[in-house]
Amino acid sequence: METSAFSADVRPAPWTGRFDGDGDAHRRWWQAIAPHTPASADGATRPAVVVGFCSDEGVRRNKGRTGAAAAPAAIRAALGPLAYHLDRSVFDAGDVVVDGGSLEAGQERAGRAVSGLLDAGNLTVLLGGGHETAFASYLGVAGSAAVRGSEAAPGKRLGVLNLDAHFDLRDEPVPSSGTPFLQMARAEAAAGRGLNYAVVGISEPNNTRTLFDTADRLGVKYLLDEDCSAGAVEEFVAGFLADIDVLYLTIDLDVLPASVAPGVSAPAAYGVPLPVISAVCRQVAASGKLLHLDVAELNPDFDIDSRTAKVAARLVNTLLA
Ligand SMILES: N=CN[C@@H](CCC(=O)O)C(=O)O
Ligand SMILES: [Mn+2]
Ligand SMILES: [Mn+2]
Repeated sequence: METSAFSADVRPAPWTGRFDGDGDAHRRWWQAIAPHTPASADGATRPAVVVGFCSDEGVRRNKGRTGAAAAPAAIRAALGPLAYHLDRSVFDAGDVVVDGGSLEAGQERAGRAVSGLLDAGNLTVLLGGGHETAFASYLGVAGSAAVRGSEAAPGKRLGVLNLDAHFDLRDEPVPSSGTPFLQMARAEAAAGRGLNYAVVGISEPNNTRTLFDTADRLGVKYLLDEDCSAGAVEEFVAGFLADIDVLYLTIDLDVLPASVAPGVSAPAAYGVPLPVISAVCRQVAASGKLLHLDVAELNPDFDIDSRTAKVAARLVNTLLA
């Protein structure tokens, strides 16, 4: 197994949470999670490895409200006290830290870390960060043997499913939190492939005609927020999953109503209800196709009672169960 590509800028910090006792019956996330080492392994179920992507440079470039660089620590703090009912091991590999204008270099570092962890047989979880996190995720996924292919096996068909009020298909001179999926489409085209991209929760008034036209030109599949009944979303996701081998799931927390997820750069006036988003997570987990996931756009500066961080933690917990 290839593990040499792995690296993070900051080693994992200790996790904390309520202590009810030792042993399985009392276990919470903070007691179950261990620092990742190249030898970290699990006999049965694929282990999960958490990596933080401390970046809000993309949000700044996209004229948003900065603060998402502190989100990985906030999500870990919300995960730590949760009761641990998972059948898999989870490891923390630390953070990739973006400072100032080095967004692109940070995305490449995080991408190399994710590729190495995927090639070592892990399910990877990248905690953003603004939605520029998604391009780091893509670099990791597209660079993994599963998608790239190898002498032994052809590359698998990749699907990118985004839960988001926005397309993030902006055509800008510099990469930002508003551009990652157009960057992916261009990278896939350069590799002779098309980007298989779907979005659940698009807010019509928050995406211009240009963005809808770009989505149509690229063949993007999407559901508007007002059309996100539980049944419609389940059918949409099932159809998307049927035509792919492996899935990269990205959750932009502004897909949720502002009352549920106030701690984001661009809170949603409408939003997709949490039970519907949670059901997507269960559907994706049950599919067995989930290769990699990320959670983006949490801004702890605007959160209320850690509401948004707790929702992010709960969705990660659901996806790994
Ligand atoms: N990741 C960012 N997405 C949105 C932000 C919209 C806003 O700030 O209102 C976008 O660029 O479209
Ligand atoms: Mn968004
Ligand atoms: Mn987004």
